[in-house]
Amino acid sequence: MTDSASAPAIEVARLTKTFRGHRALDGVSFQVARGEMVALIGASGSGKSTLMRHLSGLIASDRTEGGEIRMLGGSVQKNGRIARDIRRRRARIGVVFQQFNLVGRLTVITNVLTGTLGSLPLWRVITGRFRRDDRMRALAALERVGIAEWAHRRASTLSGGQQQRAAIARALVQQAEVIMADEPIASLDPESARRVMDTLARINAEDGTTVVVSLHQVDYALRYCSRVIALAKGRLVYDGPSAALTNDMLARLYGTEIEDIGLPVRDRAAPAAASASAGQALAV
Ligand SMILES: Nc1ncnc2c1ncn2[C@@H]1O[C@H](COP(=O)(O)OP(=O)(O)OP(=O)(O)O)[C@@H](O)[C@H]1O
Repeated sequence: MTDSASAPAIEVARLTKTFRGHRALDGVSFQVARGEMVALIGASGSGKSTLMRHLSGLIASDRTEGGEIRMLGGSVQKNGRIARDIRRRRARIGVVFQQFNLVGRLTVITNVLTGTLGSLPLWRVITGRFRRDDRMRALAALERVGIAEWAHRRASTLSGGQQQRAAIARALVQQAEVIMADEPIASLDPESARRVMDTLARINAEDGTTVVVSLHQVDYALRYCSRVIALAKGRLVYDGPSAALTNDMLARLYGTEIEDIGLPVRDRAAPAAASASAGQALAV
């Protein structure tokens, strides 16, 4: 694997994870170039969240020889061991994960300012005494995601979609080079979902930030991400242009869940774009 400033944003090799005898990830390998916006899709239980948690170094894989994750040229984990300097790597990665999103009793702006944690003394964060220019940066980030007027509200008073956008603002303040969003639009109404996805897409396009987003709703994956990685039972079964995914492929991928996933309305066997080059074959 590459170890330089020009390294891919994400390199995953032969990642396997077993929970009490159950294979949640099975030999998953792929790379994401800097500046890409990639959707991770798959049926419920296919391993999307497990993969996202591995990518951010929250859990270690099985101790399989050759199993490795690198981010921005540095190791996140290798052969089942999290890298010792994982904190340094995490400082460059923004996470929009339900379980870490916001501290409800703190104001939105304080939550966003925790994005500067890596560069600020802890006492400033604990006492809430942030520098004026940090506050201005946080406000600018909130402005950018469209929720500046909520800056001084308690985070718990925000709607689900606004909370996701506040988490994205935190990643902006953090100057994250990679944003990982795990099901950021699950349980949002269509308008809020669209706003969250628009925000991620804009940051990707304007700043060149790499975005990996796991999505249950396939129509959003196809609309916002030119590349899709699909998992089925812990295996990578498709990696290629979203435009080349046919509804038949999606039906095989989702089985009986097909009614719930927001299948795009198009000819069942036809690809979304006639010119699309085929990705890796769907081996479900
Ligand atoms: N901590 C854990 N302990 C035991 N099994 C787990 C654990 N985390 C995940 N699993 C199992 O691993 C498999 C993959 O789960 P995961 O949550 O990654 O799927 P997912 O694709 O994100 O599903 P969903 O779309 O429903 O969130 C499932 O069978 C799940 O039950």
